[in-house]
Amino acid sequence: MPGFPGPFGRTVSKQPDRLFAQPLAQVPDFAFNEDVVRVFPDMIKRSVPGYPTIVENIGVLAGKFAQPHSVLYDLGASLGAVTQALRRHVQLEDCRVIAVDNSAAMVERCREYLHAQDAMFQELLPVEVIEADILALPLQPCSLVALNFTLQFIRPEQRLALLSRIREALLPGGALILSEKLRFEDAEQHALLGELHIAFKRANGYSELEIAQKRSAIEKVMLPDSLEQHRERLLAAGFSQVVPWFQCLNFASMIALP
Ligand SMILES: C[S@@+](CC[C@H](N)C(=O)[O-])C[C@H]1O[C@@H](n2cnc3c(N)ncnc32)[C@H](O)[C@@H]1O
Ligand SMILES: O=C(O)C(=O)C[C@]1(C(=O)O)C=C[C@@H](O)C=C1
Repeated sequence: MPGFPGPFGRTVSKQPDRLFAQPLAQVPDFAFNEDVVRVFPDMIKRSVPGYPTIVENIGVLAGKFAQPHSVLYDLGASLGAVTQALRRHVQLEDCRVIAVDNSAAMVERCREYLHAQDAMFQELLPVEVIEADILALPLQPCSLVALNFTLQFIRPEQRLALLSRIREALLPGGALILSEKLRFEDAEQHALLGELHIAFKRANGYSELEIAQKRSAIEKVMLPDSLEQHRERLLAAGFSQVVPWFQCLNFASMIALP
């Protein structure tokens, strides 16, 4: 389905997310397949509190950390929302964006959206979209890395090695921007923010059935950590400082400095 020009010149699919609206005999594990790709812009906006603010401001933050003659990575790029924000905010000599995702369906549609952005604006940073597993991809020296709601889909035992490789690839003065759904170590706080997240989904038009079926689809494939776990792991990976810059309910984003 062709897209239409969205806010900030972004081209987005208009299809509403009704993937979990009908009762399913068995709810399959969530995967970034063709069906999800078709509704993804609607799904992520209605499911992640603060998502549009986070995406746009990653572009703003990149304005501080991005350096000429370097690469900016968007790892787990999906449809390239972060890549598009980077290209709206960063104009530097000999700088380029590399967007990576291991879902063929995402990569195909991401390339279409970025071509549409190229057709609408001049002098955007060059971009390359790679279909690859970020756990296996060698990283070039880079000044900015975005992991926007991607790390939570990586198996927990593989997270430290990935962050260590990112830390090694980052140039002095660069940064990793890490956005994640959070778990809370205090049980009451965890329950409260979980309930409020459900209220957010309800307010965005999801039914109780949709909320319940989506939850059982993602519970084995998306495993959130607490802010404390993120901080400790980032320090163990060699980052010197972790600065949370955004939180809305149980979703947060941090800047990790090399
Ligand atoms: C929640 S989405 C990310 C959203 C996106 N960053 C944005 O801001 O719109 C997670 C993405 O990570 C990708 N992904 C998960 N594991 C991956 C891996 N090992 N290598 C590359 N991409 C991966 C998925 O295919 C999916 O597109
Ligand atoms: O926590 C949830 O219920 C979500 O739907 C979150 C989340 C995410 O954080 O990536 C999960 C899968 C979809 O990609 C969109 C949103």
